[in-house]
Amino acid sequence: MSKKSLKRMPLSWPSEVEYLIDNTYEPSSLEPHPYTFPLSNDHPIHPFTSSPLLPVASDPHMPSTLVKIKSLENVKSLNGQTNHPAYPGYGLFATKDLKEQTLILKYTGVVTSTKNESVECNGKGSDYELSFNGRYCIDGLKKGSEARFINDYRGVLTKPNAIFHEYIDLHSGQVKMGVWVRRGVVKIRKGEEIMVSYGKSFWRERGKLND
Ligand SMILES: C[S@@+](CC[C@H](N)C(=O)[O-])C[C@H]1O[C@@H](n2cnc3c(N)ncnc32)[C@H](O)[C@@H]1O
Repeated sequence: MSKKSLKRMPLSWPSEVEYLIDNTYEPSSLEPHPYTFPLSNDHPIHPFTSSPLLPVASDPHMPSTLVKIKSLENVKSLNGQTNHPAYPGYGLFATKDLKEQTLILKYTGVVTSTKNESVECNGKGSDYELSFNGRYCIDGLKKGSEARFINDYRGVLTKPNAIFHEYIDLHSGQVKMGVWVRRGVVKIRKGEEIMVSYGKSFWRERGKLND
């Protein structure tokens, strides 16, 4: 058996998508130099400060034991009367209680340059793409992690319970995209869906928001 086929993957991982523990840069020359340690003492340890500096954190273990990918069949919308708005499809659910400000997992994917800094990634590429570290897009369509299954909170919760935010990995010095429990959310309970806000522009560009 090849080394590749021995790679550990999360349960319910789709066979057509490559599981990525770390980002791949295309072209590889795009990969920025890592931060070198020690960093200045100002770098915070979570993203919920007014500091413009990226927080520093240890890479979460992957595949993650904190989450599971689950079909949305039998999962209800906010009003409890209709199907989940992303049905048929999948979502990401907590397997344990997750406390406020926890770094849950990494969003990985193929990182490309935006070429034009005024261009936003959302809406220009796939439904699995977001902007990353100022001048990149990170796309989890064909390669990615469990985080690619995170749905938008609209129609399911009154507010998102998680956010995407970059951090500096304490070991490699590389900038990564993290999924964090949102500030003000005391905990995401075991069994709850992990949900972010994709932002209004994501829905507007797909003709699903009119304001
Ligand atoms: C990054 S994917 C999320 C994972 C996706 N549900 C799956 O099974 O692969 C983004 C896509 O999920 C769907 N989606 C996510 N949140 C949604 C919501 N609140 N309402 C409707 N569709 C949603 C939309 O089709 C969106 O383009």
